[in-house]
Amino acid sequence: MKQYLDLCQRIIDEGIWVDNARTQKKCLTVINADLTYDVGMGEFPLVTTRKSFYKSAIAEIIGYIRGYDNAADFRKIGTRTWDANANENPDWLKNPNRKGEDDCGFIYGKIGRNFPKPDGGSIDLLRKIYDDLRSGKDDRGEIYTFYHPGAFHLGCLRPCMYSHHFSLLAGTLYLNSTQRSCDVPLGLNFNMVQVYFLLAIMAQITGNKPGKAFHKIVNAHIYEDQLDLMQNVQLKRQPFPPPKLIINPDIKTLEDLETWVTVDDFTVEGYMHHDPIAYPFSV
Ligand SMILES: Nc1nc(=O)c2c([nH]1)NC[C@@H]1CN(c3ccc(C(=O)N[C@@H](CCC(=O)O)C(=O)O)cc3)CN21
Ligand SMILES: O=c1ccn([C@H]2C[C@H](O)[C@@H](COP(=O)(O)O)O2)c(=O)[nH]1
Repeated sequence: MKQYLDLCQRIIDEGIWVDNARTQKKCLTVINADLTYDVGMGEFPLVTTRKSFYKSAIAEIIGYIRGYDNAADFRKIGTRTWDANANENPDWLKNPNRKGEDDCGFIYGKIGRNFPKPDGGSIDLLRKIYDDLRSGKDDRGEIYTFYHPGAFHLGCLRPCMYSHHFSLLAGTLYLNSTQRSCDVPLGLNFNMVQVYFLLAIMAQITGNKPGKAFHKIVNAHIYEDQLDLMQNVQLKRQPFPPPKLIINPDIKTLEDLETWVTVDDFTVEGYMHHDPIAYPFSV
């Protein structure tokens, strides 16, 4: 939590205003931030200076694990985070590749689980990583990536947190996640939960101990219409002690995650938080 608040304060102290053509808003921006979560020690990075809807963040990453490409599927598992990008983004609405209401196109897990090969066919990157890690193997290329510049025109948004690189060292699993662009008040609130979650759940289903997750952010920004709430409301509050994430121990395989698991298999204990803050969302 301190790392998060320090980044918010750093953007306010050192940020530079940058015009963003896509959203037609200005963003106060810094380059490069490194956050670390000790998953083995159970340091769950949930924001306490406002109420965080962590179940929505977990639903979203379960959707990326399942390879979803439709906002209706994301809604069914408990998050509305893709509604606006699927149905209100003007460029996407006029894109001939959009297959109708709620279609997000070739995004995130849809790419990662069907990564196109230049010579035809596709690779399920997550399945390969899972099989390797389960058999104790790390080939120094255990990368779940969603980044495919040749396919950007097929989706509503380029992936923001675009790469998750797993490493296995003496039975302990590590994760390096990279994010190219970060909406710190809204997106990061979820992305921190997702990085922690991904390491914790992959360790559990591959039979390894979780170690640390390293979260690299390149462009970290606060939109102009979020700044006042961040500066004068959220940053004026004192954080509470961190809560714990409890994962249903019956989740044992990738197939479990793909089939019966719901957000209710994940509970947070001891979550003390301040009131919610409704930050504006930019499509
Ligand atoms: N501008 C922007 N920021 C983002 O963080 C973002 C995008 N676009 N587009 C793709 C996804 C969608 N994400 C989202 C979308 C909505 C919320 C949001 O509205 N969060 C609210 C309430 C969540 C709820 O009730 O479930 C929040 O207060 O955190 C968060 C992340 C993250 N990503
Ligand atoms: O997981 C996510 C997804 C998206 N974001 C934010 C970062 C930016 O504010 C927008 C995406 O806009 P681009 O113009 O494609 O950079 O969404 C996030 O923080 N986390």
